[in-house]
Amino acid sequence: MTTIGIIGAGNIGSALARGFAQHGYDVVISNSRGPETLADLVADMGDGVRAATAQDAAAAGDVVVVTVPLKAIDDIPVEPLAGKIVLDTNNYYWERDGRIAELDENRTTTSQMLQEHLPQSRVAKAFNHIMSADILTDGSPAGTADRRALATSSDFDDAADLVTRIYDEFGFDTVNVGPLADSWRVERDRPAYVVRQNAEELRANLARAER
Ligand SMILES: NC(=O)C1=CN([C@@H]2O[C@H](COP(=O)(O)OP(=O)(O)OC[C@H]3O[C@@H](n4cnc5c(N)ncnc54)[C@H](OP(=O)(O)O)[C@@H]3O)[C@@H](O)[C@H]2O)C=CC1
Ligand SMILES: O=C(O)[C@@H]1CCC=N1
Repeated sequence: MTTIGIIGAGNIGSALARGFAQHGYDVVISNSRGPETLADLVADMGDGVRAATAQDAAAAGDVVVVTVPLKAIDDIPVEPLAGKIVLDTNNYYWERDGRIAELDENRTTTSQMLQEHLPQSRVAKAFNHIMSADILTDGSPAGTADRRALATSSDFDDAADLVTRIYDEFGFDTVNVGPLADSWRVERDRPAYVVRQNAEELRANLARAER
């Protein structure tokens, strides 16, 4: 049984917890305020989902999702994530996160920032350009005509391959953007951001992204 650790229990973290549980994973979910504040959230998700601290979710997960506001990534525990694949849903909202010069000046990407914070982990972008409400409703079986596609990006092939398998379980095709340095193509306000697109349309939207 694979355990998914989730750091962040908001719109995305809670949708992913429910989805992973539905697909048979064990889930350990966390937030900043402590597991007691998540009792109601996990109550109807079944025995496979439990609440914990971020440190415990990081330690318990075979694979860990980081889904917090970007301004909080320096708080993500480093040591328990060493050697693990980490899925990064984060986007940069300067209105929420404050101005980050490296991003404003196109010197890095949001996922490269998380990879730098977690040098011993293998970070892959996942679920960052789909509205949380669509994650559990827009999927369809493999082979469905016009199936919705989502992008991933990683410096590690096994991490991108894992996201591809997870997307398929949630009902989405995958387009691999390539290394994290190229993941700006799927960041906020680019053509591929939070629009419904099939794999061919997603490839086209990634190709016409500019920065
Ligand atoms: N909303 C959406 O549709 C989408 C959002 N995203 C991106 O995904 C990320 C999460 O978004 P969303 O779920 O909407 O955010 P929310 O604001 O709904 O939830 C954020 C969660 O992160 C937790 N958190 C904050 N700081 C810390 C910390 N230091 N340690 C542990 N947990 C912390 C919060 O816990 P607490 O409440 O206890 O502080 C909360 O559970 C963001 O980067 C966002 O831009 C990506 C795609 C779509
Ligand atoms: O990252 C976010 O918070 C936004 C909301 C819509 C899509 N992403």
